[in-house]
Amino acid sequence: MAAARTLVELFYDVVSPYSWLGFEVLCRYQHIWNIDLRFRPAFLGGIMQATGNKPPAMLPKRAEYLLKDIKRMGKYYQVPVQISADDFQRILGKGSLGAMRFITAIDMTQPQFLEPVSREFWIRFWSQHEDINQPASILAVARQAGLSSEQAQKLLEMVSSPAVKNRLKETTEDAIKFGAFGMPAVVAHYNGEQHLFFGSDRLELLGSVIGEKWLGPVPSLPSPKM
Ligand SMILES: N[C@@H](CCC(=O)N[C@@H](CS)C(=O)NCC(=O)O)C(=O)O
Repeated sequence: MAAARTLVELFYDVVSPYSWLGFEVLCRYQHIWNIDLRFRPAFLGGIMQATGNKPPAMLPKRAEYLLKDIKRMGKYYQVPVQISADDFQRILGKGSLGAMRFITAIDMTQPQFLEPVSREFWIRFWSQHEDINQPASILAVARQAGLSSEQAQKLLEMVSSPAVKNRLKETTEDAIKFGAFGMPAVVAHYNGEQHLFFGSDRLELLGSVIGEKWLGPVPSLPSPKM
C-alpha cells in the first residue's frame, strides 16, 4: 500500500522575498516528495501585528546583511529576486493588502491559478520593482498569469467583499494558531503532529522530519516511468 501523502501548508505573502524562495522550492519538491502542497495566502502585516514582531530590516545592521543574504539566496535557489536598499522602504510603505486580497479571491474561486498568479505578483514586485496594489497593476498580473480580462475583472470586484476580507483574516489567524511569527511559515502534518518551520532555509529540515530526501534547492525531476 502506498504511504499516505504528507500535507504541507505554505503560508506566504508576496511582500516577502523569502516567501518567494520557499514557494519556488516547494513547487519543485511537490513533484518529487510524497506531499500534498497547500498554498495558504496570508497577510504578513497581520502576523507581525498580532505577534508583536517587526520587519527584520528595521534593524539597520540586519538590513545590510539581508541585502546580501537575499541576493545570494536568490542566486543559489535560482529565483530572480532583485533587491536594493530602497526595497525596504517600499515594503513598509504600501505593503501588500491589495495583492493578497486578490490572491485570496483566486484561492476561493480559481485555485488552479493560485500558483501562477502568486508567482507573477512576486515577479512584478521583486524582479520588476513595480506596484502590486493598484487595480491596473493587479489586472496586468492576472493577464500575465493567463486569466482572461473578464475573469480578472470579476475577481477584482470581489476584492473588497467581506467574504474575501474575512478569508484572508482567517488564513492569517490560522498561521498564527500554528505558531507563525513571520514568513514563509510551513506547516507539515506528519504522524498525527503539526510541525511548524520558519524560513525558506528550513526546507531541508522539513524533508528530514517527514522522511524525504533533500536534493538541494534546484532538484532535477525524476525521469518519467517507461
Ligand atoms: N532565514 C529565513 C528568513 C525569513 C525572513 O526573514 N522572513 C521575513 C519576511 S521576508 C520575516 O517574516 N521575518 C520575521 C523574523 O525574522 O522574525 C529564510 O531564509 O527564509
